[in-house]
Amino acid sequence: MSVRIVDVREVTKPISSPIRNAYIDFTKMTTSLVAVVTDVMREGKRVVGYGFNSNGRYGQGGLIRERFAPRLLEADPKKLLDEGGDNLDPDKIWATLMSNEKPGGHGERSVAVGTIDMAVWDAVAKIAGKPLFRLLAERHGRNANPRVFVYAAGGYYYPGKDLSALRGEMRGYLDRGYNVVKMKIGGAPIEEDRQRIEAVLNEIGKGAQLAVDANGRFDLETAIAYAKMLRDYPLFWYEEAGDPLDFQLQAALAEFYPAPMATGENLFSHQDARNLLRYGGMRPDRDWLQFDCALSYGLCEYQRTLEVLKIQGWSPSRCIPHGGHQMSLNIAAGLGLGGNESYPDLFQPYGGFPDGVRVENGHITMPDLPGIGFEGKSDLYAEMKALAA
Ligand SMILES: O=C([O-])CC(=O)C(=O)O
Ligand SMILES: [Mg+2]
Repeated sequence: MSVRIVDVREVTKPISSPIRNAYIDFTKMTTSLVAVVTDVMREGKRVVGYGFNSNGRYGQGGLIRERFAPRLLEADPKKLLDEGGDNLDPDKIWATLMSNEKPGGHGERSVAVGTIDMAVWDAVAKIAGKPLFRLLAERHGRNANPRVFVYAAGGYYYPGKDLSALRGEMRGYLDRGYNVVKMKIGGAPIEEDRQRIEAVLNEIGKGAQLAVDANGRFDLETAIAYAKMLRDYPLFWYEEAGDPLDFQLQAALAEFYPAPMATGENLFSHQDARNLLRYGGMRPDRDWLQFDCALSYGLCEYQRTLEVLKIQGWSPSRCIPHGGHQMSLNIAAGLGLGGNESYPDLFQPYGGFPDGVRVENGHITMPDLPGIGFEGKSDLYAEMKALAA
C-alpha cells in the first residue's frame, strides 16, 4: 500500500472581529487553513489531513507556500513513513519541514510548522482509523479520558460594551454549561478594570469562577499593582501579566500573587517553555501553562515540551492550552492535560466542538470521530472540504 503526501494546500481566511485585548485588536486577524492531501483511501474517500493556526498570530501563507510545503513535496516519500511503512511518521515529517532551519529566533515559522503538523496528525490518525486522542494515548501507554474540562474565554473590550453587556456575555456562558469564564484586563485604567471584575463576579456568583488575562501588557510596577488589586478576589488565574519572555517579571510577581498564575501562550518552543520553568518562578502546585501547539511547532514539539515539564517536576495536568481548537482537545483527552480553552462566541467556525457536543458542568465529552474530528463540525468542515476539492 502506498502512503504518500500528494499535495499541501494553504488558504488564508479572515477570523476578524471588532474585539480588543490589552495589546491588539482583531479587526484584521486571519488564520491559515492547510490541507495535507494523501493518496490513501479510507471507506471510499481520499484521506486529507487539515490544520489551522489557532488565533492571534495571523495566517502564514507566505512561509507555508515558499518554504515548508515545497520541502515536504520534494522529499523522498519513503523517508516520511513510519517503521511499518503503512502510515506517515509525524516526527520524520517534522524533521523534513525543519531541515536547513537554524536553532533559536523562532519567529513565526513555529506557527507555519504547527499548522502543517496539525494536518499531518489529522491524516495519521485517519489513516490509522482512530480518533487522534485514542492514538496518542496508545502511543504513550496511557488511558484516554474523553471527558475534558473547558472554560469560556471572552470578556474583550469593544466599542460600546458596558458593564451590563459584559455581565450578559458571562451569564450566556454559564447558561451554556461553563463554570469557569475569562475576561480581559489591562486595556482600561485599573479602577475601571476593578469595576468590570466586580460586575462579573456578582453576575456569576459562587457557583463559577473567573480568570483574568492581561495579554502581556504590564511592566513590573503595573503587574504588581494589579496583583495587589486582584488578590482581593477569588480568581481562577491571573494570566500573562507581563511580556511573555520576561521571566524575571513573572518570577517577581509570584512574591505578590499567592493565587494561581497562568502564562505560556506566546512561548513557541520547548526551549522557551524550559526557560519559563527554570527562571519564571511558576509553581507546579498551582500555576497553569498555556502553550498552544498550533502556534509552537505542533504536536511533535508539544510532546518535547511535555518531556521538559516532566523533567522540571510538572504534571501535564497543569496545562490548559490557549486557542480553543479541537487539536488541543485531543491532546488533553489523550495525554492528560488539565483541559482546554474555548471561545463560545469568537473565531468561528475554527474553534469549538463537533456538532452536538454540549458543555456540561464545565466539561465536554469527545465523540469517537477519526482524526482530530473536524468532519464532525459541519461549518468548519465545509471550509476545509472546499480547500481540498
Ligand atoms: O486575546 C487573545 O489574544 C487570546 C488570548 O490571550 C487567550 O485566549 O488567552
Ligand atoms: Mg491569553
